[in-house]
Amino acid sequence: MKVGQIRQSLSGFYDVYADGQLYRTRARGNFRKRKITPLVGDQVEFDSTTPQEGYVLKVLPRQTQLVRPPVANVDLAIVVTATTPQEFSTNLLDRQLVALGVAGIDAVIYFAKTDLLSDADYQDRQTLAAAYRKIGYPVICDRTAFSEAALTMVKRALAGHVAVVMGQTGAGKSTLLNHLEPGLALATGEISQALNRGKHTTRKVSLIPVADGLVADTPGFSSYEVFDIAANELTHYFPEFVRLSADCKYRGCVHINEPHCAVKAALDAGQLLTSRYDNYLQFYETIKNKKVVYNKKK
Ligand SMILES: Nc1nc2c(ncn2[C@@H]2O[C@H](COP(=O)(O)OP(=O)(O)OP(=O)(O)O)[C@@H](O)[C@H]2O)c(=O)[nH]1
Ligand SMILES: [Zn+2]
Repeated sequence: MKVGQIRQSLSGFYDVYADGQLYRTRARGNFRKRKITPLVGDQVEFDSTTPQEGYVLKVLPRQTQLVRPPVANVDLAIVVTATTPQEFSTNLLDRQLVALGVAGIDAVIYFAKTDLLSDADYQDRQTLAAAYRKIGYPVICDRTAFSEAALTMVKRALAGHVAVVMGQTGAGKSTLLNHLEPGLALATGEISQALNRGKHTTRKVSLIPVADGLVADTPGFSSYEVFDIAANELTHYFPEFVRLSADCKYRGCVHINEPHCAVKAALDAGQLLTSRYDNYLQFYETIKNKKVVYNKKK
């Protein structure tokens, strides 16, 4: 019996990486009956007679589990954010950060297409980058796209992690992956196409070694997915609110209508990003409305 990690899954075959090589395996017969589906990223116990033939015997406990892409044990996401005025949206960025927080996955923000910005817009993005760093999110923002410094930062962030790349269509995900790992030669625009194709077919999913980490070759869950939390939990996923909320008068303060709210005080004093608070309010309403619709149906 060996222990390894599933690095690729394709039509019922699992390629397991152990002691420096890949072993092609299949799931043991009783997995289907027991409704166990091994996922890329899983640590597994397996048996193999040759590198071409073996069986997964047991899936070891998972740290995290994503549906899109179907990968286990992801602990980091590179949030590729296009910074051009036409594409840039703090709303989308914050939504992705909340979704990652809910999934228990750390985020690193990568500002893409900075080379296309005017000096004024670049200044603005840099100011925002500094504000997000202050909140606690690492941000990679370099005037020169794919500069060695920027790529080195991404590689450092990846070291020792299982990561997904996320971001809207055309944000620059494949382009970044290609710069990180030139051998990949992903066609630009390929990633989202693959996502659409993936809806009804079993698609190949792989973890690609990049620098000293692993990156899924399929992008992370859509940021349009609704948060699976109650509205009053949303505040937990805004780290800067969490730090302040100890000073809110009411325990369980959601920082909207409550008096003596430390978050609103900080906002009024200009200590928080207005966009973060506005996005918080919008997400809060979205979650509330979702609940209303859900209850009506019942
Ligand atoms: N100037 C500039 N162009 C970029 C940059 N990053 C990506 N692009 C271009 O933006 C377009 C979209 O990039 P992709 O890497 O395909 O974006 P993606 O996020 O993988 O897109 P989907 O696969 O559709 O989800 C391509 O034409 C890239 O060449 C950048 O940093 N600077
Ligand atoms: Zn409050």
